[in-house]
Amino acid sequence: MSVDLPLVARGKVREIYDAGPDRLLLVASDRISAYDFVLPTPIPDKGAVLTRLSVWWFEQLTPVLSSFGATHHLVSASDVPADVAGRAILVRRLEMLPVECVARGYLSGSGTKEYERTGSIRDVALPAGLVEGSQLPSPVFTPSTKAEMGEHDEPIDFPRVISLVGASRAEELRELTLALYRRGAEIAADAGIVLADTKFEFGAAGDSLVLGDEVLTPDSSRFWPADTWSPGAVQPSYDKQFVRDWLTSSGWDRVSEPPELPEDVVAATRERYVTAYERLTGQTFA
Ligand SMILES: N#Cc1c(N)ncnc1-c1cnn(CCN2CCOCC2)c1
Repeated sequence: MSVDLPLVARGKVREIYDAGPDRLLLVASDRISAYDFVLPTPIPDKGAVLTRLSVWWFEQLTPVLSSFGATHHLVSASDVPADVAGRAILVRRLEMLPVECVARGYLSGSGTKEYERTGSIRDVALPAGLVEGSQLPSPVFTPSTKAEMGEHDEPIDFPRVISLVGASRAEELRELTLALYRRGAEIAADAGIVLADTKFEFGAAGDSLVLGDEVLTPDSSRFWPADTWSPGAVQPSYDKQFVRDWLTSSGWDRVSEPPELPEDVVAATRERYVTAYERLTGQTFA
């Protein structure tokens, strides 16, 4: 694969290229990460499935964005280089805001640790008795700062968001993030998927917010199968559980480079991505 454009940024599973003064090309690879490692074995069609899913979500979320006077950055999913057709989108170049806008509807990961320590998540006090996987009384905005490549994002509180983007925009980011999460969770629930949490990135165009990055994919969100949701333990990941279980069973030490995945795990994982797309969108991936 070659994209004859200057590389702007390379993440674990995606690249961003310079496509002109007001355009960027976002390319999703078939790479998969687990336990903070990029695995050596690609998942065929993962990049295409997640790109098509993002494009579909941009359309589904447009009414919510419009109600806030906001838009999204997607320009085209077809006007892209042939080598990356189907797994790349042409987007508007934005002034990205330095805040990772995370919405949590369920207690998980670092959220559980914060709750166990403080009885709350950021400035939101929570009822006693919640456990890993519990649904929160209402979704919570848990922003973080964007970390350098390979580092973990740093949790920040709302006053810090205000210091970064101003009070009015901070409030707008919180309310829009929660509104987008609620709509996404509603649609996901109809597809038998729990949207436990998700991360949005926004840019600014004049006074308006613009939704950027990828949206509501299994890479930017925690997707859990609704039919096995059972608070009290770490929930199985909708898309990565086969990979996680195999890596654990393989004896990998989670420090050295991870091993290649067996074909059956690759095939089962690809199927999970395709099934998630087809259930959410009602469209066949093929
Ligand atoms: N989207 C977008 C976008 C845009 N539409 N305009 C200008 N810049 C960007 C852009 C540049 N870097 N990123 C972060 C990308 N994330 C980093 C962490 O890892 C996940 C990806 C966003």
